[in-house]
Order: sequence, then C-alpha cells, then structure tokens
Amino acid sequence: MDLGLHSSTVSGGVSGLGICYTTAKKKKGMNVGFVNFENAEHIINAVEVLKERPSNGKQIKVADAVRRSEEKKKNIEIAISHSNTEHGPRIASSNPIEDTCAFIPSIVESVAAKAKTVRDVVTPLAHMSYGDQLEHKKNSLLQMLKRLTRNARKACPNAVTLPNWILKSREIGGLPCKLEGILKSPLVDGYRNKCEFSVGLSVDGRRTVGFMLGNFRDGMIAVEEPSGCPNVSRISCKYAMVFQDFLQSSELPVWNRIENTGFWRQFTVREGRSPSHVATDGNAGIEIAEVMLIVQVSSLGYESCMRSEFDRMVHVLVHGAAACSPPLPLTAIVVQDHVGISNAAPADCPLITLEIPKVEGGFGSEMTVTTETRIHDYISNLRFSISPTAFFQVNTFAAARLYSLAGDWAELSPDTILFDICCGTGTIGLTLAHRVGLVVGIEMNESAVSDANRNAEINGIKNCRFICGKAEDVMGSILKEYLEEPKHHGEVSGDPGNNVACSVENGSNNAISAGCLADHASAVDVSAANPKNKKEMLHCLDDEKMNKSANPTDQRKEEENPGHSSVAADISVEIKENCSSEKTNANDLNRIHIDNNDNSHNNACKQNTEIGTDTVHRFKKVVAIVDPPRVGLHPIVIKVLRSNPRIRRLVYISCNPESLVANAIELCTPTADKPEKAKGNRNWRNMSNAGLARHRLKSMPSSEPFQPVRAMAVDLFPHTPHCEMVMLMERL
Ligand SMILES: C[S@@+](CC[C@H](N)C(=O)[O-])C[C@H]1O[C@@H](n2cnc3c(N)ncnc32)[C@H](O)[C@@H]1O
Repeated sequence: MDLGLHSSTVSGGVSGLGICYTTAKKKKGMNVGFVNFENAEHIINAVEVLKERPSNGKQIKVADAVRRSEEKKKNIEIAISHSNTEHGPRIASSNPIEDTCAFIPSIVESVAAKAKTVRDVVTPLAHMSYGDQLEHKKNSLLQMLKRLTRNARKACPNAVTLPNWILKSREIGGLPCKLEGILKSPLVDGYRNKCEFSVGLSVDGRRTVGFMLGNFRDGMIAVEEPSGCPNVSRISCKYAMVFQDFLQSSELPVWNRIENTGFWRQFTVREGRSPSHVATDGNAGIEIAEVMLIVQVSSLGYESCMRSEFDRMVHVLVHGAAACSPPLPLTAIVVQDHVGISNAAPADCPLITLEIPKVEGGFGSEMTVTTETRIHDYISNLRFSISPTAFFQVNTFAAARLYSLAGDWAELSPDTILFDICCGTGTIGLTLAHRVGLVVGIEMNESAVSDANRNAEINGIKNCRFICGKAEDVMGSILKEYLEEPKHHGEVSGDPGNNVACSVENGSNNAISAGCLADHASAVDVSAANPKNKKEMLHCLDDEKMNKSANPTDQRKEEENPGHSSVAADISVEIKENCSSEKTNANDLNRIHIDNNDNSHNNACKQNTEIGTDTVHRFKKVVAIVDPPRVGLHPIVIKVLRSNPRIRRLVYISCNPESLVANAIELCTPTADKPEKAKGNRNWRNMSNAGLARHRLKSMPSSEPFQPVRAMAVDLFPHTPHCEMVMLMERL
C-alpha cells in the first residue's frame, strides 16, 4: 500500500488511496511508520481506508503516537504498522491526547488496554517474589541449554561420531552439562550502579527523564519517570528528578527520536561505592561515595547557546544534590556530545567535563576537556578506577560473585597464563591475578584499557598486561606472541591458518609490538598477496556481517562511525613494507596505527614493559575467560580459540545466554576432517543465531572441540529476565 511510507520522510499530499496527510515517515527496516495529519477528519478517513484495504494481504494496524511537542496544537500524529508478526500487531504507543481521543475512541481504547507501566517494561519480573524470579530464570536457561545440545547434534558432521557430552545428554534431560543453579544477587533492590535515563516526552507531553515505555522500533517513544522500577537506586532516582526539573525550564529542546532533532538526549548516573562491607538491608544508597553524571546532548546548531544552559544545569544539579537529605554525592558532571541517530555513542565521542562549584561559594561552570574524570568502586578488596565510557558491571556485589565463580572454575595456578578476553577495566584479570603467573587482557575500548592499566598500578599488581584492540583483530597475533616458542631475531613465521605474522625480537616492548604488526600483516597477506587467504578473509568479512546482524546497535555504531572498520585495504601495502623490514621502530608503528585510524593498540603496546617474551613461554597452563558483549564473540575469535590446541580450558561468561549457546555450538561441536569451503549465505538475515553458528561450523578448520562441562548462572539483574551465565568448556 503506497502511503509514501517506503522512504524516510515524505511531506504533505494525498496518497493513491485518497489519504490526506501532512508528513509520512518510515525508517528502513522498521515495521512502523509515523504519519502526521492536519486534522482529525483526515485521521478518521485514513483509518477507514486502511481498514478496508489491506496492504499486500497484510492488515495495517493504526495507533496514536506521541506528538511532537512544538507542533501539538496543529498536527496529530499516528503510528501505522503492518500486523504481520507472529504475535500480532506490536503498536501500542500510548498517548491519551485529548483531541485525538474525542475523534478516534476505539483506537485509544485499544491502546489503553495494552498500555504498560514503565515498571512492567523495565522490570517485568518485579511482580514476583525473588525466589520465583530465580526459578523463572532457571527454567528459561534450561530451555536455552537444551537448544545447544539439539543444535550441536544437528551440526555434527555425518562421518564423525557424536561427542560424549551429546551422547550423555539424554541422562540429564537433554542438557549439554548440568546447570548447577543460580547464585542470588546480594542486593535485590536499587542494585544498579549505572542508570541510563532517556530524555523525552511522557504520554501527556511533559518533558521527562526516565525510561521509554517500549522499543522505538515498535513505535513506542514515550518516556516515563523511573520511580516505580525497583532496580534503580534511590540516588539515581533523585538525580533523574532533579535533572527533569531542570529540563522543564530549559529553553533547548529535548531529543525527538522521530525527527532526530533536539539537544538534550540522555542522562546517565554512575555511582561509585566506598570499600565498606556489603549492605544487605536493601538500601544500596548508604554506601555510595561518588557519583558521575553524564549528560548526552547533540550540540549541532546549539553551539552558541549551550554554554549558558550548561551553567544553569550545573547550578540546578549541584543545588538539587545539596538539598537532598542526606545530600547526594556529586563527583563529576560530564557532557557527551553525540550527533548519531541512536543514543549509543561511539567510545571516542567527545566528552566535556564541567567544573562543579562549591555550593556555598560563587557559581559558574568552567568547561575543560579532560580525560581524568572518573569514579571508583571496589571488588574483592581491589580499587577500580572507572572512566565515563568504560564498561563496569552494573551490579557490583553480584559481579564479585561472578568473578570468583569464574576464577574457581578456571582452576588457576602460578603456572597459568590467563587470557581475559573483553576485559573492560580489567576487573576479571585483576581480581584473579594473584592466582596466576600472567594475565593478558584484551579490550577494544581505549579508555577502559587505560583504566585497566591504572587499576593494575593502584592495586600494585604487576603480572597483568592489557592490550587495546578488537579481539577479532588482535587475538591471533597475541596467542602467537604468548604461546609460540620465540623466533629468532627478525624471523618471519608462517601460519597454517589465515595469519602471517612478523615476529621481531627487539626487547620486551617490541615483543608486543610485533604482535601488533602481525595482526595487520595478516590483513596485508590477505588483501594483497595470497588469493587463498583472500577468500578466507572474505569469509571472515561475511561472518562479520552476520555477526553484526545480531546486534543492530553495533551495526548502527559502525554506520555512524565508518572510520572504525577493522580491515582497511588502503593501509595494507604500507604495513607490508613494515613487516618485510627486519626491525620495526616506534615511528613505523605509529604510522601504521595512525593510518589505520586506531592507535589504541599501539598505546597499549607501549604501556606494557615489564614482562619479556622469554618469561611468558614458561606457562604450562593456558586458560581463557571470555566475557563478550551481548552479541557474543566474533566468529574470528571463536576460530582462533578453537584452533589453538594449547587452550585447554575456557570459561565463558555471558550476559546473553542465546549468544553463549550460538558460540558454544561452534566451540564444542566436532568438525569434519575436511572443512567445507566458506560460502556466503544469502539467507543469513533470516537465520537464527544458532543456525548461523551451524552454518559457520561447516568451514571451521579441523580442530579438537571443547566440551561443555558445567554451567551456572549468577543473577546480576533482579526483577528483569536477564542474568549472567557461566559455562566451563574443556578439552578433556
Ligand atoms: C560484558 S563487558 C565485560 C567487561 C569486563 N570483563 C567486566 O566484567 O567488567 C564486554 C566488554 O567487551 C568489550 N568489547 C566489545 N566488543 C569487543 C571486541 N570486539 N573486542 C574486544 N573487546 C570488546 C566492551 O568494550 C566491554 O568492555
């Protein structure tokens, strides 16, 4: 049905069906569009026409949507979607607009019946007792785990015997290994140390700081206050209210998710605790010693007036915090200037720290660009310094349980080298460092890596190295660096897989630097010289595409930030020249990384100076703990882990059991003796994560699979359906 909804925005006109509209807008990939009408008569006409004329056999569902505040007197906006999903229509943006109600009561009624509170949306298990919540989560994890067995059985090549863990699964109800239970969160209410509040309009059109009533994709953009959500801390709630008061008098507009215009976008409260004992009385607020407020704005077009608004904002926040009883801690106020469509800003998004004046003294904010703004938290008696954009588990007390469980299962000893993959600020590696010989952490967020190095230093830990880079880009060369025998000076080592490494021994610094080079060298070999490897890389790129599909946020970030692509063909030749020389100096490395628009890995290389290659090769046991983001591990990382026979033990920590299951299919299913040639799959968009994993397994190089040995969950997110899952995988 042509309502002008196929492109992004169409303004004004009469559709082929005789529907008069002011604007019609639909974003690519969404099954919801927004249409504005001049008056209620036009709406009624549109609703009737759409009811009578299904689009390509699909019924179109119509509901009201929150109007743009500035235009509320004139235009009335409704949301339109195809009701073609399994579960029926997914429209329910609830906005009891007075004049709309009068004209289309049936629509409003149906919307009201479905309306959910923010508590239902953000904490959908809050109506259950905590015991019931844990039982509920355990049951869904059991189903998820069974999916692993089923898919691995399906994926196991015909000519290969089923592994023991699949054969034995019948004895334990189809599970790949026992699920040993679910550890409770020490704090059940107010446990979140970080809350990202949306800024927008409430259902009645008021500027509000809180949570959205649903997904933007589903056409729900109304924001409601967070006070009903039991996972939000008292301090975060209070700050949200103080900021909301400020917004209601601000002259600058709040962000409009439909138009992608406005200034105020998001308000984040991050809390740091003092090193005192765990509070078990449910009041997390009493221990909070530090608070960082991060205000996300989009400054485009508001540059000239934003300074005075920041001054006013600081004033309101500082005085609002001081007026609370007891006064709220306030350590830092940071502005994040982000112009992208989604609120998920890239890690290198500019940050401005606003100076906090003393309450009694004069007032006025100083804007200084700094990277020093940070808060602190404590896990296992270690102090962690956290910068504004670095990841830190949102439930600190439960995270301590998670890390200690992972450490116990990893069976660590002084002759162990531990790879902490996706290490964030170094929490896992640092809390376990005293139990191993060496920790090597890998993390893509540059400020998290610099936090990790700082955290090692402030805790006096000397056996940790943190390397900045995407795991998929750097893992191959890092494993080579640490697990292969050292090569002679200047020797170039060949790799039977898809890497060609340059090993340059030139002191301990360069031992790591060689690792940096080796990664890029692999890109050289693939893109320029070796057609066989080129195909392999194409497959990896294909994989990457597939992986992205599972994570629209990542994909969007990449679209917004195209400079971050990990394979840059135009740097290849230059790197190759560097690799072919016997020695590499710091300038060469700088050039490589600058050309690659990413000098983070290089920085990390420079920071790690204490342990030389000779030392690292003495470790008998090699253990990896992986803690990837929701999307799971990149296919290249899975391939690298699986192809390295020295890694006997792998502890997988996952905040998304679905991606754990998909990754475990690839890690734990036997491969064919001869892997199939990597083929793209046109249908990848419609495949499940498990289906994609089975598809990728076909081209996995022949290698010994891991076996799922035990699994346990840790509840980091009471009142929500989420929890962390830990699975031990071994090569027995
Ligand atoms: C779930 S967090 C875990 C962080 C840390 N282990 C902790 O518990 O605090 C995932 C981390 O992976 C990082 N990350 C995401 N994608 C990555 C990639 N491709 N390579 C390396 N790190 C990545 C994120 O920046 C984030 O710090």
